[in-house]
Amino acid sequence: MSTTVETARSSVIVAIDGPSGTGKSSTSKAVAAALGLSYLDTGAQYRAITWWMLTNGIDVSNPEEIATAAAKPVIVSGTDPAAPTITVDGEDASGPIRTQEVTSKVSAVSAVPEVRTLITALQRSIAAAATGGIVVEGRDIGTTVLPDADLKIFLTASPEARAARRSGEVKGSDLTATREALIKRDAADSGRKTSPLAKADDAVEVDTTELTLQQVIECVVTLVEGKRVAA
Ligand SMILES: Nc1ncnc2c1ncn2[C@@H]1O[C@H](COP(=O)(O)OP(=O)(O)OP(=O)(O)O)[C@@H](O)[C@H]1O
Ligand SMILES: Nc1ccn([C@H]2C[C@H](O)[C@@H](COP(=O)(O)O)O2)c(=O)n1
Repeated sequence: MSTTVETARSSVIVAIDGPSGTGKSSTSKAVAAALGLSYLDTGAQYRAITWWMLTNGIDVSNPEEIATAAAKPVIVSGTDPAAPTITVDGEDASGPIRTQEVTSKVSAVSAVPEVRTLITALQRSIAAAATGGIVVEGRDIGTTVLPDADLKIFLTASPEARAARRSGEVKGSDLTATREALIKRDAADSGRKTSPLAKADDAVEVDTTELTLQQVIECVVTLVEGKRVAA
């Protein structure tokens, strides 16, 4: 096999960040599947620790209580993009972490520095173990978790487009309330002191407002392939 082909297939680390509803999960899974890479949903990990706190009687309005309990749950992420998994203490958490209660509390739990230190270490260990390459999506991947990623993407979209996408997932949902809830969560995630939601200086920004999901996937696949060949 020629050197060119070997480098074209070399391992690659891709960081995809952005606000809620910009298409990070859908895009990251599809790109990873198309390119034979692993996939890590870091939001699911913050949701998992939040769910554990809620089901174990931790007062999630008390950062000290959260910090003290943070190391107790064992969170395991499966990184197959065709069937990503998340367990807490061996229990499948993929359903419970998507409830409205978890969504409304996850920003408070994920703002606690002790939580971020533990989850960031877990994310780095998963990325290091993914020897064939990985797409990692979240809020602080390009800035904090994997600052040396080969490619950093920052997805954006108007609040109206994001609310319409989210409302489309739940029959009968209120568009205005959905828009307000995601703006509130973005403000909390952007405004926290420790590794806030932010675009890395060297990230490629992709505004997905007017793009179909397929167009976004093709755009990111092209960017990853470009990096692989250039490596
Ligand atoms: N470009 C797009 N056009 C239309 N719909 C899209 C587009 N990208 C994603 N979607 C849809 O929007 C919804 C939200 O997408 P997704 O869950 O991937 O966003 P996200 O950025 O990961 O959100 P969150 O951070 O809240 O988990 C999904 O229903 C998805 O199918
Ligand atoms: N790298 C990350 C990923 C997620 N979070 C927090 C902030 C989000 O509101 C929440 C849920 O993420 P989602 O499932 O909506 O992608 O988790 C974070 O702080 N850092």
